[in-house]
Amino acid sequence: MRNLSDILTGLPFTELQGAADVEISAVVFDSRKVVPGCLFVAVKGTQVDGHNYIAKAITDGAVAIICEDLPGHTAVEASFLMVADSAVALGIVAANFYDNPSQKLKLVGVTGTNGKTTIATLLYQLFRDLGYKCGLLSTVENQINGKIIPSTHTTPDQVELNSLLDAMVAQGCDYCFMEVSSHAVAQHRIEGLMFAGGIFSNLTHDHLDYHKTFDAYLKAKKGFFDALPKNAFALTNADDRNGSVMLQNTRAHKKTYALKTMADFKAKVLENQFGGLLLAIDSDEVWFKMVGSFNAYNLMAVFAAATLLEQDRAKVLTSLSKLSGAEGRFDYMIGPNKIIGIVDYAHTPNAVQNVLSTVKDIRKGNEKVITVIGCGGDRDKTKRPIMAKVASDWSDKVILTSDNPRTEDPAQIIKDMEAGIPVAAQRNAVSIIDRREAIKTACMLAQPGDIIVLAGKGHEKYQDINGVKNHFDDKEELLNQFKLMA
Ligand SMILES: CC(=O)N[C@H]1[C@@H](OP(=O)(O)OP(=O)(O)OC[C@H]2O[C@@H](n3ccc(=O)[nH]c3=O)[C@H](O)[C@@H]2O)O[C@H](CO)[C@@H](O)[C@@H]1O[C@H](C)C(=O)N[C@@H](C)C(=O)N[C@H](CCC(=O)O)C(=O)O
Ligand SMILES: Nc1ncnc2c1ncn2[C@@H]1O[C@H](COP(=O)(O)OP(=O)(O)OP(=O)(O)O)[C@@H](O)[C@H]1O
Ligand SMILES: N[C@H](CCC[C@H](N)C(=O)O)C(=O)O
Ligand SMILES: [Mg+2]
Repeated sequence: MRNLSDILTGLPFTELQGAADVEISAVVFDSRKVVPGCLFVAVKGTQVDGHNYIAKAITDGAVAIICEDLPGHTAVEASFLMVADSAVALGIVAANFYDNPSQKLKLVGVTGTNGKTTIATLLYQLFRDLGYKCGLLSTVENQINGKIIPSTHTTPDQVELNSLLDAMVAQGCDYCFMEVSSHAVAQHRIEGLMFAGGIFSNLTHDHLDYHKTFDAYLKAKKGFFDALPKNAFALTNADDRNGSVMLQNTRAHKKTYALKTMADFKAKVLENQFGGLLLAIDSDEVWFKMVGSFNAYNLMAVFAAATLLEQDRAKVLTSLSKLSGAEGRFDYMIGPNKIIGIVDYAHTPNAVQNVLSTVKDIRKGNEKVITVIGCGGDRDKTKRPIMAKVASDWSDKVILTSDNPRTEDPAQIIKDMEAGIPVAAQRNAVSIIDRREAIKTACMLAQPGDIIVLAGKGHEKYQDINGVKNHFDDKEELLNQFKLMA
């Protein structure tokens, strides 16, 4: 229980109707989750307006309301607080309700189109290996000192986020590493948090269904850096064309990492093999388990952040060299006849190109690359033909299939993808709606030594069809096929 007046610290409200001296049992922004004595925050969403549920929230027991517009007929059955932006207010009151847990540990956020999960997970694994208690908030899962808490979003909502941070503080965590998605910045899920550092990986095509323009997408990412406090670090990828944009208006300490351009933290890729990467970092030459030069960027982001968090360089490099990152990112397995299977979460044009170019770079000879790929339903449609073209350009054979059609017709999603395959390459492309059949076909087409890449689902253990998450696991499917072929 918290007193309403205590959780209003830092909240710019324009009007209060009713008492501020009210005990609050919980902060809730979904009328379906209202509990007696709660504060209900009415948020305008992409589907509906939370203000429409204020009356229901009060009937179900809400004792205080935060809103942007007062409902017309306010018999004062609850205290009403008027704010300019309810989502911002939600972040502030949620943080206050949990007594600002982000200020009681070192919170580091990672943003960018690709690499967030990899960087956040490596940081979490590294700092645990260095002996710290840590939390992780990521697409794959949330974790507190090794205990897994399933995640539904890359970045949780304001209430869940603060509740998880509070649990981390209660369990003695020194650090929390979290992904900051562009949706989260735009929806103010990170409002009211105190960050010790921010990391930018890269910015390429994704999420234009939500942000509409690349510029709006960029501004959302930049918003995270604009809001960092001045004692935090703002670490950016200097090789990314938008890396410097991120730092333009930040008050935080500006730092850079790179492989090509001048930077505070710089590395050079000496070897790139299935077994890992050999990097030259200043005078050190270190082997890492991570594969692909895109992972050299992720490793440098982690190395730089650990250094900025004042960790011992030698210990960091030793520990980092042993780590293999997040599940479902360049997970590779060897099947019968030395066929190689790679399960990867590449779901943007740039990620698909990175993974496939890495495969081409490190294969031994002229082994064929067979790629199985789909595109998510109810997500950015403009990336579909581009992803298909990139997959086709960088593979010998491409099988277009389903990847979480959600409420869309999977055949139509595949048609959108087919439009991107150049005419000359069409004979090397086939469309198979059923992902299991697609994987089976890839295995049947593979000759000894060939490389099968399953893109887009990575760690996911489901296929989302019409809101039903049916069990499906790329790795499991591939291993089953390998068993049948043996
Ligand atoms: C498009 C999007 O991001 N939507 C998120 C958003 O929902 P919304 O704005 O559509 O909400 P809405 O349904 O319009 O409802 C508006 C308000 O009314 C309330 N409401 C609604 C109905 C009701 O009966 N009663 C009620 O009170 C809702 O609780 C909400 O507060 O706010 C919700 C609460 O925080 C999120 O759960 C929801 O995520 C949806 C499920 C989602 O799929 N989001 C994805 C796209 C996402 O966020 N992805 C990023 C990662 C992207 C990446 O890979 O980089 C992530 O961080 O996970
Ligand atoms: N630094 C990088 N640059 C480009 N591509 C990358 C990079 N790191 C990873 N990738 C590719 O992007 C995929 C997703 O990586 P990861 O899960 O780390 O990214 P993410 O930003 O967390 O994605 P999401 O937005 O879905 O949470 C990987 O499977 C790989 O194909
Ligand atoms: N978290 C991302 C990646 C999803 C990857 C892919 N499996 C899909 O469903 O599109 C998103 O929601 O856009
Ligand atoms: Mg992620």
